[in-house]
Amino acid sequence: MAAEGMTPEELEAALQAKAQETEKQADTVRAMKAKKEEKAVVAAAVDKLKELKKELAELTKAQAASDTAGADNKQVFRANLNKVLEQNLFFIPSFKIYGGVGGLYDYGPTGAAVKSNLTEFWRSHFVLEENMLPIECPAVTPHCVLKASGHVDRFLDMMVHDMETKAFFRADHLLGDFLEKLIAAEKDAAKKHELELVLARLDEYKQEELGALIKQFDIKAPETGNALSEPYPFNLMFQTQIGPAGNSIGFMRPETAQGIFVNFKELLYYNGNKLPFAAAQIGQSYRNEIAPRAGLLRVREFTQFEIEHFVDPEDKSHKKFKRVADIAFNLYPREEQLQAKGTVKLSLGDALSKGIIANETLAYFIGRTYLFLEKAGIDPERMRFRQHLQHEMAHYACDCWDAEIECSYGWVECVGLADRSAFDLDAHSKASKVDLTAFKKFDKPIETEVLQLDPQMKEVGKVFKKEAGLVKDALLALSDEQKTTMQAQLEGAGEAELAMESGTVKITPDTVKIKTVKKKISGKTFTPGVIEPSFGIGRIIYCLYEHSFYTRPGSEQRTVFRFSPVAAPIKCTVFPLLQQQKFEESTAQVAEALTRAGLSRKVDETGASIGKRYARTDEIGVPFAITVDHTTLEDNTVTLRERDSMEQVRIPLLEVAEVVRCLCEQHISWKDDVMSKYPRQEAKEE
Ligand SMILES: Nc1ncnc2c1ncn2[C@@H]1O[C@H](COP(=O)(O)OP(=O)(O)OP(=O)(O)O)[C@@H](O)[C@H]1O
Repeated sequence: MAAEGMTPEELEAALQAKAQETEKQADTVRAMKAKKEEKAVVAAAVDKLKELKKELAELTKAQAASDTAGADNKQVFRANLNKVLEQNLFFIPSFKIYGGVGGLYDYGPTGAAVKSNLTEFWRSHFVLEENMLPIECPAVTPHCVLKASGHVDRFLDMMVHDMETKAFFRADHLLGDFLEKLIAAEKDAAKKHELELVLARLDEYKQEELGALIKQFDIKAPETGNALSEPYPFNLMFQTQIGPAGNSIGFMRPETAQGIFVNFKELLYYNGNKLPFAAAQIGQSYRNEIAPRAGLLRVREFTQFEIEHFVDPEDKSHKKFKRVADIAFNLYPREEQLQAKGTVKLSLGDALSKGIIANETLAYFIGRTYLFLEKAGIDPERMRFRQHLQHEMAHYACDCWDAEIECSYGWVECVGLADRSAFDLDAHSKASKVDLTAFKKFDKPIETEVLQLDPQMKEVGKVFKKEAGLVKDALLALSDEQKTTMQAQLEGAGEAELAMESGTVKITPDTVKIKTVKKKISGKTFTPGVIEPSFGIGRIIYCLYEHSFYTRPGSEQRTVFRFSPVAAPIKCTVFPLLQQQKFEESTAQVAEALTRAGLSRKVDETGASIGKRYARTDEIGVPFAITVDHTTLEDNTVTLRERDSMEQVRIPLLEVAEVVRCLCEQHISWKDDVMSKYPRQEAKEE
């Protein structure tokens, strides 16, 4: 600005203009600065967002990796376990030399021993303890029995097949697997929830719904990706013919329970016509599973242990319930499942008083089942009792619970416990026309009002002529409920219908009189209700293998089964330290003493090192081992080793068998009794 020659006024005006301009520029600079700061903030936020996104991506990746690692770990664990099981003949695929048959397995010597131990334990825990009536029925069952029980019409699974290769699949399993994968991959919470709801109803879908869902999700055949057929029903029973004529259809029984129901009349009589009582059956069941998978868990022939406990439907108390009332373990009631909550630890007494379990007898058997599984060696924290949702139960059932055990395949139903009401006996009574009711005598006769029905034979004869006798029989066979209905119809409409074999006839007030009379009655006739615990021992054994299997830390990665002595295939091994004649006599003496004590034992006289021989017995879960060594020859003592702690004590040869017996029967404990009584011996060769 040139100030020379300006008047003071002009100068002031010019200065003001300049000041305004400077102020404007300052505003612009300030605005630019603010914008810059804003930009910096935005840039910082963007960076932060990027960082967060990166973190999120990493977390998602890590989550996916850990899921896969979890799945991989499970598969590695299962592969290791199966290798050890097969190598040690716990099981052998049936007909292996011919390539095997899906869903059929043999128990080898070790597996058969575990099964026989658990069978004996089950027998004493249930059959002896409850004074049950054991029975054994044929597996081949005539059509009429399984028609009456509902199996011919309703023992179905929905099947689909690959349209090209004709490979068969269970429709609900395919849909379930597909949904599980979809849910795992879905990021949108709302969509995920929607899919979870579809999955939760998997058991409910009927043929058409399954077909529609398979189409909706465009599910293809696994491996080939080919189109699938529409779902269609497949009956799981193996059909056969009884006798050479081919006109008598039979089935291999799909459960052992029906044999008990059809013998109810005889069993009740044998039991002095007294209720409650239970009958039990151990036997093979056959189900032609569509696609047996999950190894030993879903097979086509398996052993069931079934109990049918018959009760008065009006009194389902159990006199021994108090003994289990305080036991608390994982229950998964219906409410918790519906609200997607976890299991609750509740005592049976609380579960009963809160109305979660329907009655004492069912609760009693849930408690006894828990004790059985726990004593057999199932980890209580990986066991739960899940109540059936309403839609899972048959319409006649009052309450059902499954004992589920967690293993690498997820939660697996191993025992079903159901209050089946009077359905089975009613169904067989109706079909066989044999009375399958029980009579309960009251302590004192009671006076009650009953409906008395008198056919008016003069009128009946006039109206029904030749049929009169049949009409009279049909009238006299009416139940109390039917009499009440007929009385109401006669009083209301002036006539009622009577169902006869030849058709329906009309009854009028002239042909029959129905009136209420007072009567002294000494008891009541009723169809007993049934509470059924049904065990699949094969599934329990497989879960036990998983819960017992571990790798001992150390360079050699030796595997061990920590079987309880109850389940262990062999209770004790006997080793002479070296393959020398001088050890033979003492070795034989120990072996004989063990046999006399009723203990299964194995003498390992191979020349392998003692460490290798211990490893071999650990691998099949033998809980105790006795070694005969040089000191034995001097002072007649042997070493006794416990499998899991690997601790050893020195013990007189003459005492050792009795000590092992007491340990196996759990009368004494290794830590508290054996280790404190006998001198410890340092383990040298492990
Ligand atoms: N195919 C099978 N292989 C091995 N065990 C089985 C099989 N089917 C049933 N079981 C056993 O028999 C028990 C009682 O049979 P139940 O009819 O209640 O089973 P389920 O409900 O049909 O079993 P799932 O739903 O797993 O097929 C089951 O708890 C299970 O331990």
